[in-house]
Amino acid sequence: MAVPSLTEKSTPPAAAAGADDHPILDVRGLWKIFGPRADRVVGTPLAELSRAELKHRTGCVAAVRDVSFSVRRGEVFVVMGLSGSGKSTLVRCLTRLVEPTVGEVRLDGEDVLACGERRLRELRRHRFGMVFQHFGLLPHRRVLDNVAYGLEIRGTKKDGRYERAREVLELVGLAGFEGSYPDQLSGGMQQRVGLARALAVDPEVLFFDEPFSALDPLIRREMQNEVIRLHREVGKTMIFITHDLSEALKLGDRILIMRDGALVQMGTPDQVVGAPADDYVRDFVSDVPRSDVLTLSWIMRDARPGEPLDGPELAPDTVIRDAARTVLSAGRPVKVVSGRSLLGVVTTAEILEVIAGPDPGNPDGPGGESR
Ligand SMILES: Nc1ncnc2c1ncn2[C@@H]1O[C@H](COP(=O)(O)OP(=O)(O)OP(=O)(O)O)[C@@H](O)[C@H]1O
Repeated sequence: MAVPSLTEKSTPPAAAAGADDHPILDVRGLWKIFGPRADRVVGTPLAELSRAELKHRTGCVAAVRDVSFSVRRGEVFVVMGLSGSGKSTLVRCLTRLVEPTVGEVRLDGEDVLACGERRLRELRRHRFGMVFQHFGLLPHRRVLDNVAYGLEIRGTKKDGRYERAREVLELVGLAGFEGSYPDQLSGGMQQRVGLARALAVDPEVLFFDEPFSALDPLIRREMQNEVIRLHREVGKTMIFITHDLSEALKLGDRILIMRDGALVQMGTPDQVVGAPADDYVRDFVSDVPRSDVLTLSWIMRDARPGEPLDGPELAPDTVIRDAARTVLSAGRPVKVVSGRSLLGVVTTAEILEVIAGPDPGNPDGPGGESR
């Protein structure tokens, strides 16, 4: 599988360490059970049963099982898993498009599950934006009106909403198409309209539910790059559902992987690829070229006595593929430095172990499974 270079991805300052102190979204112990007497499962021994067993015994489906996580302001947070793993249900619970059975969801500290209908509507109109797979555009309205729609239901006056709609259409590369109707546009362009519509209301959190899975691969890649560019420009918090690992690795600052409703692993792309939590995740990432995702921090080692330390310097978050040329041509250890501190060194041997696989004489090396 071709995994795009991650070096082009933006890392917003807000996603830096410490931003977790005030997450924009904080989710604790979230459950969603569908079926008869769904509210009588959590807190009883039934909650310990596997999904299949619970279904067999009670007819209930545990779509989301005890999931907790925080989303940092400004980060792209990806929820990934196979079909039926609970991604959509989990994300819909955050905006209460689906009512959670048990748990806590806080937006900027506000208890979302305690909100009344009116407050909830306000949150959805002002603070959340959504982009869906099936664009959800209004067919009888022009592109401009589709984009302005969210502002219209908010009560923004015509001039104001058209001005804003033109601004975001320009941002997504659709200036000149204001007067077109959705069916006059290609799938990729329609999804750009969907993006523009979501951005028009200047939401704090943008939700994407498999937005590009109906698009053909080339257009899909173009739209992924578009999301990266928009994220760089507008810096919004984005929560992105996908079942496509390469999309998750390309877009995500962090990835939450689900299986059978439960959280299996949450981490940065290099953590997921470098240290899969179990066989399910290992299987997912088995085709990913490690050198495209792992950084020097995964393969650097301590300098040995007598090794020359006058080689080039690289940062620990340099992706191995991007570092390879420098390391292979240096002729001496490359120093991995952060500020003025020497964190370790990398030589040709470490690079080759990742690219060519572990040295049979040293299976515990950096390219080995046991890492
Ligand atoms: N309204 C519902 N009533 C009953 N079961 C449901 C309902 N919605 C979802 N489920 C079940 O909950 C589980 C999780 O579904 P969900 O759609 O969240 O998964 P997903 O990972 O988003 O899958 P996909 O990628 O196919 O959309 C599935 O077993 C699904 O059949």
